[in-house]
Amino acid sequence: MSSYLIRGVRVVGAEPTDLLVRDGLVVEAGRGLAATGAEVLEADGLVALPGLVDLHTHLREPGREDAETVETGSRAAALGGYTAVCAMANTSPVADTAGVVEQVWRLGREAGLVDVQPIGAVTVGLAGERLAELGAMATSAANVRIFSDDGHCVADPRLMRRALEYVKAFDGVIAQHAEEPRLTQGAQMHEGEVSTRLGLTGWPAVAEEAIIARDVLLAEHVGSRLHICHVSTAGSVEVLRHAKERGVRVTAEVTPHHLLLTDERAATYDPVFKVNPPLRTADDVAALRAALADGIIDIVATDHAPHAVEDKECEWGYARPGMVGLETALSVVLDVLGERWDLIADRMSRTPARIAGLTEHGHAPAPGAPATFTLVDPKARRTVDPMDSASRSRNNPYAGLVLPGRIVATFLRGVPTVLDGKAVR
Ligand SMILES: NC(=O)N[C@@H](CC(=O)O)C(=O)O
Repeated sequence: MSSYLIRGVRVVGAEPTDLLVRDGLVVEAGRGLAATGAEVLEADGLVALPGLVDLHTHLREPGREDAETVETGSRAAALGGYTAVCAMANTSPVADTAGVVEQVWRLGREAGLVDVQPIGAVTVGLAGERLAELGAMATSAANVRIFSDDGHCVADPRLMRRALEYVKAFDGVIAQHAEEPRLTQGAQMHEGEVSTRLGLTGWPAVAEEAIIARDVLLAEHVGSRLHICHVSTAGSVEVLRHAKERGVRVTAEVTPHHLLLTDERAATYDPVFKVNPPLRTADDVAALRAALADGIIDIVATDHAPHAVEDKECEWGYARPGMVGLETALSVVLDVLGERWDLIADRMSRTPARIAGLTEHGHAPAPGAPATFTLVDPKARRTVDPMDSASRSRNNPYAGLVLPGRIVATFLRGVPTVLDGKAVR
């Protein structure tokens, strides 16, 4: 294994330093380290963050390898500064058995670009009728700790209660896609002024807020861990604030797109802006940004949702919801929060690693820590080009936008997955 000397990098909260990486670890930090036998990386002006951790990625394998594979999604993740991603269960077949989660986990290991941690389905086939084999997935080689029917809400409160009770035994988490299905039938976008103007059926904020309110009460009753996927409304933030004040064991994520884009984009009728939950209003965006900064929302998760051209480039009503996000997440967050590096490290690495139980991730590069980090050039600006991507899909809502920040290098346990802004493999 090669060793690396990274010279003059800014580690969050400290003066620029050199880092010596050997045998998978950061072995030394300080100015003027000797480079005997090590490859030298000049990192003047670069910032070192702990490798980013995505709690919500759709890798599409097995089943839709035309849209993404574990390998292509892993490469996109590494290029985005990620060292671990949690793969959502809405594949085909659904990841609702030990066999499928082990397959995804094995494919992740073979690709070797990021740690791929499979998420298991809560219910068989995501059908919301009976619990999947949660225990078998937890004790499988994939060691599943997060369960989610994402794409679908676990709408039946009795089933939700049972799931929360079941995972309590091994400190697992249920990650809920909060959408009361009876309130979103036929929905195409956020219900509000813009949907009225465009004549599209609305997805009201209350459909999300009602499920979050119900589930934080269930989690409190059971004493279990609940995670809320892609929070999108100001009202949801208020429900979460109340729950956290009561000590409920709830965590929540927000996506980069919900931090930047609003429902006004739907006026283009370009289905690249169709997503679940939908883009909301400017007031929601402001509330989400504030909640992320004050910790009511714990983390940023991408909800990277690649789709094949035929599923996206069609009439709005027929298009699948979802947008890609792994390669732009850090830039969007930098744009939204500014250079608040400690906050960014916490919301995009430390806390998601803790929620997922990924103990090797989320550590700032320091002597003795795993050499699992990413180097960012904060001064670089780039124009987003959907064609310039390692993902198999092109449904990128930021096309043409100029965003700050560029990932220069990513290291996973001492091995570079990205160097000079390019994937190593
Ligand atoms: N977030 C999305 O808009 N899409 C997700 C699933 C879903 O939540 O509908 C997908 O898997 O494509």
